[in-house]
Amino acid sequence: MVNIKRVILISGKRKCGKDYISEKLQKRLGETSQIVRISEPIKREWSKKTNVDLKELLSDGPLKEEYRKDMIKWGEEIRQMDYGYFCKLAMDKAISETVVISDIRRKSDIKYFKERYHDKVLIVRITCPEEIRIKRGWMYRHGIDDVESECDLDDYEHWDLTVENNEQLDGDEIINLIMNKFEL
Ligand SMILES: Nc1ncnc2c1ncn2[C@@H]1O[C@H](COP(=O)(O)OP(=O)(O)OP(=O)(O)O)[C@@H](O)[C@H]1O
Repeated sequence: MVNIKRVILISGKRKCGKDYISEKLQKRLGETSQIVRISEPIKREWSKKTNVDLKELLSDGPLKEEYRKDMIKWGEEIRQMDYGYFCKLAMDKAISETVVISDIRRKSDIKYFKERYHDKVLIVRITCPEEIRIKRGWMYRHGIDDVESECDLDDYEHWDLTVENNEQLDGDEIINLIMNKFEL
């Protein structure tokens, strides 16, 4: 069994750069680290249930957006029975000392990781002004941007670090901030 030493949770609004920062961070941390996505088992199980091609759901293509609403709704139903269901499934793939979770969306996700990994957990919020998110392809969508999956962490206050990904600092400088803060 792998000895997980750190679990870095990455949170932020759509198109703030969660994937971008997670991937850069993982590259900097090297081969003792990996990215885990909570959305992966959600998509995998939903694809099994609906026969929608998993590859399409995992890519950044139009189908991802088309099905997002239905998938969110279905995921909520499962989570109401077991809030850690998808976090636990996602962590089945964790085989590295440092695990970066690139898509934390709910207080219940944080609760799961804190209960399971205690002080190994570091929580990062990425912020970004709307104009820049729009430039990166974001458009407000009713049923996506105004529901729990997108808003539950808006009033969370216990971030270990908040970084602004607003084109002032480049990606590498943001990674420096994270590495320094957590002494990685
Ligand atoms: N600092 C940055 N420099 C250059 N490009 C960036 C930066 N941050 C984000 N991007 C680009 O902006 C786009 C959106 O970023 P990304 O996919 O990481 O957002 P996200 O928060 O994971 O979005 P979603 O919640 O929709 O999955 C991507 O094309 C990404 O490469």
